Amino acid sequence: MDTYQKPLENVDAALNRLNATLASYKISSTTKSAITATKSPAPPPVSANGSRANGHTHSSSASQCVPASKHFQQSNGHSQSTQRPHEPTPPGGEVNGASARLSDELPRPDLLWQEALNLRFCDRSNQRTMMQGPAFPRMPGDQIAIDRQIDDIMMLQEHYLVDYPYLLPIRLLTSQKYLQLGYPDLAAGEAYKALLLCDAVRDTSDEYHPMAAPQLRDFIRQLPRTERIRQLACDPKCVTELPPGSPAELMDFELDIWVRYHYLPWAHRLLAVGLMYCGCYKTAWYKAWQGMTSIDKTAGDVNDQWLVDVTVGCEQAVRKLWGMTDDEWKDQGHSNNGKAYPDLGCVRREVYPWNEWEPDRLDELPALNMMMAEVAPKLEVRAVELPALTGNGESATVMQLGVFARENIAPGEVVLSETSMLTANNKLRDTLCDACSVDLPELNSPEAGQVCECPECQAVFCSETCLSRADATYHRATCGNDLDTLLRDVPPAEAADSLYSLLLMRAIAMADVQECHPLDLSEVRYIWGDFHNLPITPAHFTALNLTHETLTDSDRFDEGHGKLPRTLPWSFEHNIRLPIQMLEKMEIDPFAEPNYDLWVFNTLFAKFRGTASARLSGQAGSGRRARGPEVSAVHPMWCLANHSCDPNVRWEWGGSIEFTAREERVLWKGSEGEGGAPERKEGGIRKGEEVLNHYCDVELDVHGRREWARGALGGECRCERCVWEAGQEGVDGKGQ
Ligand SMILES: C[S@@+](CC[C@H](N)C(=O)[O-])C[C@H]1O[C@@H](n2cnc3c(N)ncnc32)[C@H](O)[C@@H]1O
Repeated sequence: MDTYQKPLENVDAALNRLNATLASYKISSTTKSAITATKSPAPPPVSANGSRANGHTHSSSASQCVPASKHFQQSNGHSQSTQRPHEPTPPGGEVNGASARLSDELPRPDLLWQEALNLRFCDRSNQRTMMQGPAFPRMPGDQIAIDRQIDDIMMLQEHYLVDYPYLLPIRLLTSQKYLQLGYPDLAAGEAYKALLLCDAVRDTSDEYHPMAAPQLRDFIRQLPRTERIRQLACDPKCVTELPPGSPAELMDFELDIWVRYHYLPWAHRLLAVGLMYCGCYKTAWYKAWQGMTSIDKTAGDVNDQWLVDVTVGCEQAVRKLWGMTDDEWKDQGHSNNGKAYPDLGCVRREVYPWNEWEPDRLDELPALNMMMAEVAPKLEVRAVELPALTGNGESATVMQLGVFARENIAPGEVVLSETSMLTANNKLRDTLCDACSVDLPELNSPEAGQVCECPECQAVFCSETCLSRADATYHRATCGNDLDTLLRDVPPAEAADSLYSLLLMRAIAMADVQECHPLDLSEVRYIWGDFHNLPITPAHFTALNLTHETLTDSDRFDEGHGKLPRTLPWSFEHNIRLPIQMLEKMEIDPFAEPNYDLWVFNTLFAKFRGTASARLSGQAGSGRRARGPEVSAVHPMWCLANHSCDPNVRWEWGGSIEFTAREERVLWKGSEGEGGAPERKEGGIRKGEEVLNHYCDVELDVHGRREWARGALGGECRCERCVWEAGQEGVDGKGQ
């Protein structure tokens, strides 16, 4: 008997069964209701005037169901002009063979859904599998195209990802759109979530399987029947493994094909490319390699050129970074091995066009001053013009906020005293208060009696006050959730990053317990994250083109960020993997809770990086050995004071942070000689004077100070003292 006879009979039988099954589907109405049945909760209720229950003004209303963007002009100068007043019709029903054809006549939400339906990765015609990926549309270089992409992202974020949070193709489409708009970091985040969903769809024991599989099933049912049969018929496994049984089993077999050939490879690509563009070369290299292996295993003997290109692109970038010759590179064993590659990159630091949480701080000065009055009755917040330190020229200035004296303040007077629950410490077994991070008193000291424990998880607090404040503000989200070991006792080189991530973890817990958006926490809301403030214009996007040439030329990786400035340190570990792990440990669903999207975390990190104070956990006087910056906190009023290397306050942080007016100002270097410096100023602060903090050790020389404060200032310090001292040394004092 012909050896192929039996398998062919199997295929015929299988296809007959499949046809019968497909024919039995009642397409439109049942599919719609099936999808609705798996829906997540609707977006937060929005009142007629657009304000949410928490007081935040939202520019669109759920009843209007239109992208919010057309209603507002962003503070970053990006205006969104396109109007598409269509309801996003709930997707449902087979697309009648039209999924390959996008019609501009369709309303945009439907077009978006169509785009998701059209996502294919392999060309599986002629019984052969070829990796090609969806055609990656280039951004046409006009403002309307950019606005449309932004609107699409908002539509996806506000509607589709809320209604179908576990739907793989929607995650992938979102990732693709982020990449096109120059946010490879956000693209990598969505691609990683898509990879998790690929596992969830295929693994019945996965926690998200009961949501991810039905949502994908309903989606696949909307594809044209002919297309579904073609995909099945091309699969070699169809011959041997197509289950004889029920429509449900057949459907799962079909899902597996779509995941293996289309969604999984696309997710690998988007993740690897996104990470490479961000400069996370080690993880990008590893994910590309992992992707190649996985695609080969799941989709047959195929090779993905994009992923190969990513390994080459990473290698090229790192060699350039390290300035190595071919021989040095090989000798040191870096060929085909990304283990030692750098893994910390930088991404755009901005108020995202869809971020509606950033307040107009000048408008809200009265609210800010009410908060200030509680911690510093003699101080007030005002607008102030500061030199722009980002290299835009000597005379450029920016309007920001600063803190000023409302009345005369005597030398030595404590003028601000603020406590915060937004604290972190990165030592696992250290004797610090869990809430305010103060060093706990020695066991046999008189104060030891005030120390208390959480009865559930044994977290330790310096006092009943801290315990009850913790309970009201964050502790319930972390209590007993096995978060203690995360990010603790890390090597010194990772200490700062671990502290920022621990602050993020605390902010998530605070938002969860206080039931508010993390960006609306009072500790966070008014912090300026040193965002770049440049408009997003077509000039940035003409070149993004993902080809072999661009993916392997590290000089062009900037194009992946729309050539906009990148000043926010970023890594896969701290910005994607760990935040998702934290959410899961706090029992917050990382897919279904839009408040905890990865762009929200980037925004929080931007705010923390310029404003968090750090100190040694072994403080002078505590009797403990100091070991490096192990404790960090964000004090929202304290951090509104600007920097000077001739400060008029000193600060100290124990359980609370304090500003004390200096008795004596610092002596400028060189002022003792002839042609001395302007006269040394008196201690204390006069009414109307700005409160000047210091972000670096003011005893250092001008070079040391500038080096130290650069990170917190976003450029070289150009305070009066620095300019004068640099001038004395004949160094350019403009700080550029
Ligand atoms: C901790 S915040 C200070 C408050 C800030 N001005 C605001 O509006 O929120 C630090 C940021 O203020 C700005 N800044 C503070 N001191 C400055 C100085 N001496 N010169 C220029 N910019 C300064 C920088 O943008 C820096 O990143």
